[in-house]
Amino acid sequence: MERYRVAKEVGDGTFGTVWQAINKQSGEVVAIKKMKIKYYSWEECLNLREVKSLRRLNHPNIIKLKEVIRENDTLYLVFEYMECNLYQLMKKRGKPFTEVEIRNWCFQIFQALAYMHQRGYFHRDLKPENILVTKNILKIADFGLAREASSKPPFTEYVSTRWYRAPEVLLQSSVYDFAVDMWAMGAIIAELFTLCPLFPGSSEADEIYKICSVIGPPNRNSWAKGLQLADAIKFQFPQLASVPLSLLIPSASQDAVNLISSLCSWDPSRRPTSVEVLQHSFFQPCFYIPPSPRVRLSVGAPKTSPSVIMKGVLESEAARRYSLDFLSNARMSSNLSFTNVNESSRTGVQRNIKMSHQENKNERFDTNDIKPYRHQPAARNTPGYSRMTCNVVEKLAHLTVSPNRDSHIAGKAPNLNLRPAREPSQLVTQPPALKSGIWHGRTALLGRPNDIPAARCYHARKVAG
Ligand SMILES: Nc1ncnc2c1ncn2[C@@H]1O[C@H](COP(=O)(O)OP(=O)(O)OP(=O)(O)O)[C@@H](O)[C@H]1O
Repeated sequence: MERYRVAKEVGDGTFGTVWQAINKQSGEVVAIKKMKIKYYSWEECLNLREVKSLRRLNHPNIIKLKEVIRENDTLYLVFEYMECNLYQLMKKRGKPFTEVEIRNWCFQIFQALAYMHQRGYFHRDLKPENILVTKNILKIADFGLAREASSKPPFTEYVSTRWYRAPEVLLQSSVYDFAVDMWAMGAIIAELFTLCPLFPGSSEADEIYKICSVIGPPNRNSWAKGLQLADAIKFQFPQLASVPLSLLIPSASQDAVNLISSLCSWDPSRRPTSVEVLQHSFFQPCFYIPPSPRVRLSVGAPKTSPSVIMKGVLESEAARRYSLDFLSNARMSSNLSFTNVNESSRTGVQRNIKMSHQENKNERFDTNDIKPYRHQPAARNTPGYSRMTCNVVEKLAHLTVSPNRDSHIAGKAPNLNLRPAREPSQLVTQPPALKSGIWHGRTALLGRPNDIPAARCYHARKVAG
């Protein structure tokens, strides 16, 4: 760790404190996550979900893990540095984002999701705080809950931050899959438009209440399995009328509303996959250029990472075709390098660390927890903003409906009704085994220090559990 000079704290999560630091030798700016619990062996470190998954994932829109350092039983994860997270971006925003911005950002995230889902990983904790931003480049971070789809259910842990938690997880299904990430993305896209969380539940039961108040309760047709899950825990869905998403998100186009609506389908099997989403008409203006083999395999960092350009640049129908072949064909590069250093002396008593990530997310399902709405609409960026009181349903009363917008009379957009086969693909290249104290990731794929602006002040928000 003496190779780094710590500059300032940029984040404090459940599992680690994140610092901006500078590599004394190269001048490179990095983010160092100091884990809050002790690690008494390398095995424990390498078994961490965050380490295991990130060592295998190499995508321009997934945060790069550069090094793993264990010193005096403290574990440090060294990442490429990003300017801020999506929540901070929304919070400081004075006016709504444009649909073009939202489209561009979400396209990047769905590309990353398509990449990882195809490789058999799902994130399970997507939320604005876990999407990092530098300039117009977005990267998914915090793989602490990431799971390999090939790992065996039942998944008994509570996962993900409540406001973005999929109904099947809320209803304690022991089996779930990539579709939990798609639900979270529906909620995140809506929030990008309104700057307010779509389902800001104050407990798990209240979370379902909030969902019902937007999309209405499920029925035998829309999600028979959900009724069974609810029965099993003796939960009754509140019988609330749905509200057309186009009313809740008046600034969104019908394409955007349709996409959000399909992502926020009760039934996980009716949510589109990330690959299908990339082909949704909302993303029609986007053009995907797969990274060239040279960029993917070489040590040179692409100067502008996301491979998205807008339609104006390449207008032709042929050019608009998505190059998604890479999803099935790409082979991860394994240009990982390893440095032999002496492992720090083992100190302290050996103990078992359960990485169930449960500590803060172990809430009980209690219908008494349902909180009646308080009518206190507030934009995310207003002073004294509290996300608990900021809700698009509450804001409905304040909507000015434009008579010109089709979406206002369209009612609830139909679901895409896509029923994808969610076959996790084989994991590709195994990273080489760790030899000793420090693991170096793909260092050369990082941006130059000059490209990295100073971190913004971190404003934590806890809605887990
Ligand atoms: N690579 C990075 N560059 C800049 N800031 C970062 C980076 N990684 C994390 N952060 C900041 O630190 C915060 C916490 O990081 P992270 O989510 O990885 O920690 P955590 O302990 O796993 O959090 P959680 O409570 O969500 O599980 C992020 O929301 C982000 O603001």
